[in-house]
Amino acid sequence: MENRIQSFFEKSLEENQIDNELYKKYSVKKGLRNEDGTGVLVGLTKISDVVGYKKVDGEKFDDYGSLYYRGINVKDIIEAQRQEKRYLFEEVCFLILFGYLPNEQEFKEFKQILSDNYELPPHYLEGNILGFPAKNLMNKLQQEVLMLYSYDDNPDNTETRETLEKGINLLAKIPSIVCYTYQTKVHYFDEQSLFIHHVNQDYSIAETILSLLRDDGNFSEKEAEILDISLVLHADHGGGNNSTFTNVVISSTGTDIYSAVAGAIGSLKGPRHGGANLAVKKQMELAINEISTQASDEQIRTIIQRILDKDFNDKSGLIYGIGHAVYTLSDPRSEILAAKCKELAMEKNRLEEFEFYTRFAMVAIDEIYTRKGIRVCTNVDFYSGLVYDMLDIPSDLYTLLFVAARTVGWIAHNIENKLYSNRIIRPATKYVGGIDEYENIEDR
Ligand SMILES: CC(=O)SCCNC(=O)CCNC(=O)[C@H](O)C(C)(C)COP(=O)(O)OP(=O)(O)OC[C@H]1O[C@@H](n2cnc3c(N)ncnc32)[C@H](O)[C@@H]1OP(=O)(O)O
Ligand SMILES: O=C([O-])CC(=O)C(=O)O
Repeated sequence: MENRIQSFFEKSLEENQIDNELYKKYSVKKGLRNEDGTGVLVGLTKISDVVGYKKVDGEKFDDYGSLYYRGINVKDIIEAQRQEKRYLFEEVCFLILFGYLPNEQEFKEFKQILSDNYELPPHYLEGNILGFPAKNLMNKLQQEVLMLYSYDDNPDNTETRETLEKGINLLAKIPSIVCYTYQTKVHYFDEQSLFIHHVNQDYSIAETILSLLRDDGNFSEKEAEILDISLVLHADHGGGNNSTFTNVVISSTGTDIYSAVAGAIGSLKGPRHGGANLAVKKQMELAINEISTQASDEQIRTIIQRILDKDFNDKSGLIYGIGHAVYTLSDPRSEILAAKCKELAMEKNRLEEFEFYTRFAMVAIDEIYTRKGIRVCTNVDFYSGLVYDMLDIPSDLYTLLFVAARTVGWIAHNIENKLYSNRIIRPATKYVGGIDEYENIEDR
């Protein structure tokens, strides 16, 4: 069968090629990008601002990046955590969902609402997770989100307040689903002991994740703080990133929120988007295996060149963790994670590895500039895996943690679009094929 499909496919390629010139001729915005690489405007948002370049008299100039949630610089939010030593992800969720910082009472109530929703429905764990182990946890998480549809008395209600409630329920449940599906996977497929801890409603989301992952349920305050920072940094990224846009595109048909979130998870899984955190881990492991962390910059350059020439790693030609659709000189999230990573690396005696990552990035950025003439930077996915590794979080979970954080952004953009845009998203494609007669089968 495979051979026949291959031959049909080859014949179809001969007959159906689309000349690249036609894209220019009809001003098609490939990847929804303008000529200068900036994104085509597809919406308005008050949720977050991703600033990666300057525009002067319509011309684009590279710049250092910044990220704002509801007008507040994310760097300032992280600084608050450092000074006040408290978990911030839940506060950021409130900010992203409702558009303002909660006062003490509102925050207390919101945290209570979240933790009241931590528990999975009765027998859910046994029936849907333990009973159906899966090797790919992103795919499994999509299934779990769709499964929650069946536990909702009114799943197709898409009113904004209902969407908010369903969204908060997902936000609260995804962390335990993520951890339980992981525990189930390693038990069934990697033959490890099975650890299923109950959720502790007094824990923050970062603490919940760590406690459910650890055999003994223990973690340090510092570990939870660093995971909390990572969740904050991944919580939202404007309406243009692929998974957020996917969720809005799906919802614009009027379908249920579970379908939209499952679709967004599928988008985030891709290695050009959130799946890059896992792809970075594989890329760096291969590179270290090949040349060791003590390799010279010249040896690193050879590896980078081989990656770009599609002769190393997955042969995609992409250096994972490098480059961004908006950021040019820097991604602020990557800078914050790099600093945290260095702190952890010093504590854990892994500085040489951290420095290998840093040198690898420097050489990659330089090589991409030499080849393509563009300035790129490390993105949020470059150091996150190394941070997680130092927190003893297994690589199976890297992209799932991204989901646990980004769900709030998806829900907020979903609601914003329902409120203010509310039109089915339906762009156009130009037909560039010919016109043909229908031939009877015996005449072909
Ligand atoms: C959470 C996140 O989603 S962050 C992004 C995570 N993704 C990755 O780390 C994967 C590696 N990076 C990439 O694939 C890209 O940089 C993306 C997908 C993030 C952005 O893509 P684009 O916006 O299309 O990048 P941009 O317009 O700057 O690309 C210009 C050129 O540089 C190339 N380029 C950009 N980044 C890289 C990279 N990391 N490795 C190799 N080539 C690259 C592009 O392929 C493109 O080449 P072309 O002109 O020959 O087609
Ligand atoms: O904005 C993007 O295209 C990708 C990204 O960094 C994110 O979604 O966090």
